[in-house]
Amino acid sequence: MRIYVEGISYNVEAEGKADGAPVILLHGFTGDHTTWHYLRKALEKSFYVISIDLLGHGQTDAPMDPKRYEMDQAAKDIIYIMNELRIPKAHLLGYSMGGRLALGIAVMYPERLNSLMLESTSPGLKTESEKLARIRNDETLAKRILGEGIINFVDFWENIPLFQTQKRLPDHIKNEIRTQRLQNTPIGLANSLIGFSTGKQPSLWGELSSMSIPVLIMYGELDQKFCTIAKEMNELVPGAELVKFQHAGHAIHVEVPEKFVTIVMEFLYELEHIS
Ligand SMILES: C=C(O[C@H]1C=C[C@H](C(=O)CCC(=O)O)[C@@H](C(=O)O)[C@@H]1O)C(=O)O
Repeated sequence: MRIYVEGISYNVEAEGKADGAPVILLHGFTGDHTTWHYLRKALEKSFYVISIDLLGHGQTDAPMDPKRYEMDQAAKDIIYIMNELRIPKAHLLGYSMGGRLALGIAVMYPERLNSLMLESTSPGLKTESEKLARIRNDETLAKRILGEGIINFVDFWENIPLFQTQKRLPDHIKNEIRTQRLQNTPIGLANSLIGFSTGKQPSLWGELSSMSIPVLIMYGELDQKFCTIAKEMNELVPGAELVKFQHAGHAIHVEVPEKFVTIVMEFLYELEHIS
């Protein structure tokens, strides 16, 4: 379905048990809602599953102004979509960039969430120098996308060290990921990098200790960078559950989908008292 937020058309997939507890799924950079197809099929039996194409991704509009992609605006959009769907509170799962947004929503609108599930993500950067360096890096990447086009960018992106573990995936899965990435637009990805750069968002490190909803923090044992971030977040978030996925890198839900589904379902079943 299409939901219009301040003139921007969002592509929103809503499936499953209409009277089930709502679960909202937020994909990562270069992704779209289809990345959740395996998890959605499992969740739909018991939950009302909402997967959203984020700004500049998939079949959602790509505003020309990078500022429109900034965290506060993007978070407000998700709340607007929840309101349009008459969802007062939801479980929220975010992967990577989607996890940064999910964490931002949890900090800005805690009353709207029943729980928060974070996959391979970060609360942002701690120092101004790190932020400035990352903004410059992401702006350079954005220029590369606009200059060289989506095919060259995806060729580059799928070969960064962070996704090295995906090389061993079956060809049909790798092709699925590549095809989906190629369906994005240069302007959508570029403006997402500029407006919602990890360096642009506010650091949420100082907010973690005041979180009061159930939080599941997930990381792949082969994803060294985000393993360190996950463990540090776990130290700060009261009562957080930390789960390491063996034999997995950054995109856990793609690399070990069965285990990922099991962990997410167990977390939600316990909170919703579903046996
Ligand atoms: C390369 C780094 O950061 C990028 C990597 C992960 C994030 C993401 O959403 C990737 C999803 C995917 O392609 O499967 C992305 C983001 O959070 O926006 C980061 O730009 C890094 O080393 O931090």
